[in-house]
Amino acid sequence: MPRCAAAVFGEVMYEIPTTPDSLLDALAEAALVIDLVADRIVAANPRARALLDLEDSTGAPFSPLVGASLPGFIVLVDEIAHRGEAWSRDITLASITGRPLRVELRGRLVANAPSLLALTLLDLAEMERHDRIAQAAELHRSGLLEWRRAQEFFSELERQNQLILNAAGEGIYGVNADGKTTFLNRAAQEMLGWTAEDLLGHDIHSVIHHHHLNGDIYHAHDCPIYQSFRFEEVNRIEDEVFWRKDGKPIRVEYVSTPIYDQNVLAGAVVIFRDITERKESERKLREAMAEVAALRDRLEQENAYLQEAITTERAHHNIIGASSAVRQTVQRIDLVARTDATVFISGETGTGKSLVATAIHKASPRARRPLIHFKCGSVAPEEVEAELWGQVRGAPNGATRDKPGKLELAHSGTLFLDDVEELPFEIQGKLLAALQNSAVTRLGDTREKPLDIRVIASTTLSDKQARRSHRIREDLYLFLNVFPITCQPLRDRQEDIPLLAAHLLKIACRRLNRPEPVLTEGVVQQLQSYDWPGNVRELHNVMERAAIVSQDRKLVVELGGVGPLAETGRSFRTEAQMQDLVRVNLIAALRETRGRIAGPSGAAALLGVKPTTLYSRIGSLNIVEADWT
Ligand SMILES: Nc1ncnc2c1ncn2[C@@H]1O[C@H](COP(=O)(O)OP(=O)(O)OP(=O)(O)O)[C@@H](O)[C@H]1O
Repeated sequence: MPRCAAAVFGEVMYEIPTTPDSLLDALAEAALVIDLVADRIVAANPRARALLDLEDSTGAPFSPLVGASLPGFIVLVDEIAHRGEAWSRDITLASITGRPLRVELRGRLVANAPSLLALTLLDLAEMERHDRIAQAAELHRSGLLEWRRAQEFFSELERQNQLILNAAGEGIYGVNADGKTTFLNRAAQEMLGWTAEDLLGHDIHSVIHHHHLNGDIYHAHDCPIYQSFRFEEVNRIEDEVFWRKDGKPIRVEYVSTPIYDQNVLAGAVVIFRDITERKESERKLREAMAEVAALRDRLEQENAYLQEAITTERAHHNIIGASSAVRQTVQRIDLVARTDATVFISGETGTGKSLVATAIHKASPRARRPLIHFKCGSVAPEEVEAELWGQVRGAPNGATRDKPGKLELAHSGTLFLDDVEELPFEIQGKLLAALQNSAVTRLGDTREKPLDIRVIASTTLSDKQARRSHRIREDLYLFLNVFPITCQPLRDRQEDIPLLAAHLLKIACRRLNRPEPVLTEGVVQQLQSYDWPGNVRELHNVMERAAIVSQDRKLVVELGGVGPLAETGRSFRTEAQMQDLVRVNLIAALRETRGRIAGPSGAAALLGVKPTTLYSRIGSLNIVEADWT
């Protein structure tokens, strides 16, 4: 034992009490008892022996184990002696084999044996290792918690994504880079009839996309969805088919978009929509349109045929008709127009006499001069003279101003004496004189004016009636009847009806600003089988009404007045249509009376209203003479 240790431990030998090893052995820490005086280890439990590399528990000197830390150990022993117990981590021990040991020494003097010191040794290196393990275990535990939280977060995210995908109205499915289905939303399952179990993990192309609609095989390498995840393309397809589980195709439009996992192409997502219904509606619409187009073509061809016929037939003078009567009339117009011969036109009312007179004038060398149309029955008998000869202010008829008469106005032009039989008899004689003398003197004047007039006269009387009724003076009749032309009533020239109907419909539509309905053969037959009177004006009225009531270019003809509404497809007429009908009806009455309103044969009497009412209606409906002539 070195001296210093001896000084500490002393030279006195003590009786060493027997330490029950079992007690020491029971301790969890390394423990030993040393004799300070003898500088010997008197007992050591297995942990201490292992730590200090002691083979035996007793007898080994202790001071070599303290080595250079002896001063520290002495301080510790002093403190133990003073306080009864003390501890230190500043003393470095070494094992018997020289292994340095960082320990915590805790010491207590053994009761009744002051040289015996009980020491426990805490291996600090071992303790730190335990701490590290404990810390690692702690870290591990908290890492696990973190991981669990992250897992919950992601599964919630996944759940929400699933909800969104399932709520989408479009079918959505994903494929990986091998073309295997990775997910499938609810809409996709409903549209395809395939469940997620059927498709997940399977090659979806071979299940739902294997054939084209025409039965041709659809190779995967041609499929735009494959191209999306092979060549990183977004592909939009408007019309393909996916095959349902029940074997039926559904027409789809879809978009396939490549998807990436950490920048690596991982597959594609396909969003598709079932367009079967839309395609079916489109197909039906196309068929309907084709049918309508075919129908329209047919009607237009019919119409074109009729129009063509009209253009050919109306080559002359706006006089429409293909009948031999009309052709003959036109021929006679051509014959006489370029001469100055007096023309006498006869025919029932509304058979086209005025039309013929106009045609003759327009085709004559006088065409650039006026055609003076005098309706002989439109003026009161006492006013006829002034109307024809004119007057000067202060004339016996009480004229307040100078006014030229129709004869004077027709100078170098044509005078059309319409319904000449309506002229008062004595006027007829005076007129004949004026025409024969080719001179006119106004009422109240003395100056005679020369007349250069081409005369055309018309009558509703037949030749026989004209001769027998004595409504036209014979000398006048002979004077006028140089070149007779007879206009046939419509009932005697049924074959003119289609052309006339088309012509009058066109005019009515233009005037009423209505789209021109198509005149079909059916309507033409309907018109031809109607029992027409002679007057073309009735056909005129029918076509004008047709222009009003026809819808969508479908011609609806009401024969014999206002006909049934059923043909219009409606049970009522609109206010505007009613207004138009009132207007057309009024014009028809005016046409019938040739503009006369009052009196027993006036339009007011025909319509059963007061003349004053009719005047105000004519004003409010903006009806002018051109409407009924
Ligand atoms: N062949 C025809 N072609 C075209 N329109 C015709 C034909 N015949 C008659 N019309 C039409 O019928 C209507 C009556 O014709 P117009 O006034 O010439 O007959 P009118 O015999 O002079 O009648 P009124 O004796 O009552 O004076 C007019 O709108 C006219 O355009």
